[in-house]
Amino acid sequence: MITLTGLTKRYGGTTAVADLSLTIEPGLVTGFLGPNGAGKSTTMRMILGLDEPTAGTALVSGRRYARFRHPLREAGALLDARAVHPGRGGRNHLLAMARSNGIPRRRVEEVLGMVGLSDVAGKRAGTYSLGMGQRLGIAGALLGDPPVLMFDEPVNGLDPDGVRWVRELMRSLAAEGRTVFVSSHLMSEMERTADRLVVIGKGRLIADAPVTEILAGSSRRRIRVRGPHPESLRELAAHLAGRGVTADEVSPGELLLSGTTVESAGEAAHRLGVLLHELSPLEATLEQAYMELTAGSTEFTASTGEAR
Ligand SMILES: Nc1ncnc2c1ncn2[C@@H]1O[C@H](COP(=O)(O)OP(=O)(O)OP(=O)(O)O)[C@@H](O)[C@H]1O
Repeated sequence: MITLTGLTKRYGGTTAVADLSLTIEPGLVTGFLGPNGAGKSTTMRMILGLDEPTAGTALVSGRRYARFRHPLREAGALLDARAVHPGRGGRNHLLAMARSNGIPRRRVEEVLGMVGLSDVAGKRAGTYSLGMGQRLGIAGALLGDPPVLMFDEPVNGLDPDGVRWVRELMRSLAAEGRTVFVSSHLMSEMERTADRLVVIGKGRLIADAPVTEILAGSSRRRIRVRGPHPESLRELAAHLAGRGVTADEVSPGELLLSGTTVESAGEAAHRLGVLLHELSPLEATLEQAYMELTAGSTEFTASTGEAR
């Protein structure tokens, strides 16, 4: 379990993390989301004792991480896959980590096998591809067989097979009862991997809830409407727009509605005598729910050149 209480970090005038209080439970994959600069990495660094909080505490299994005699056996983390000496082989890198934490040598071979690096473990880490570097970082996190695991953007640079492998690994670590805390910018991946989500923006907590609840809370549930007569569908769209519904004609004969229900759209079509071939609710995506939650919290917004 990871427990944050009033966790705050300021760098000069910048507040990177502001009064964050939450518990990350064992047995679940908890996704950690937020726009660039939201404070995710800073939070993870404070949990691992790599950054001192300005105020508040971050505890791993009830204690400060830095106080553990064998920290890798308490929590493993992939923070920056490039933080490996480029001249050192993957195996030697892990052996050095293992030695300082009283972890037996055979565990190094075990984790190399788990991440699929056994064959290249003798090669210098500087020659590894981005994906291999990520796998080595994951091996390091798993080394101490810890109850708590944190991964900062673990699928960065992985191919589709690698992405699936990471997803299955996260799921199985959680199924073993471990605490799995993982940040990512890939919403579709998070939707498939995480049970719960913690969303932050500008260092502040925006949401801490099960994925299903966050999806259900999305107001942008959309409805697809199709019919054989594009002209009459346009009449329906104009009618609905007059009632505050967003109606986009995505192609002739097909509308996407939001801000209404299938019942009221169906009744409106009936009243106007518009023939429909389809009237179906679309599943809300995490991407949409996330965009709604974080609107106004992005530190960097690209200018589109349009008047706002
Ligand atoms: N060492 C530092 N000195 C000064 N400011 C910092 C430092 N580290 C982080 N910050 C600032 O703190 C804020 C949070 O940064 P952080 O890297 O934690 O965000 P993030 O959510 O991990 O972002 P990303 O998704 O881009 O990785 C940013 O405004 C960043 O510029």
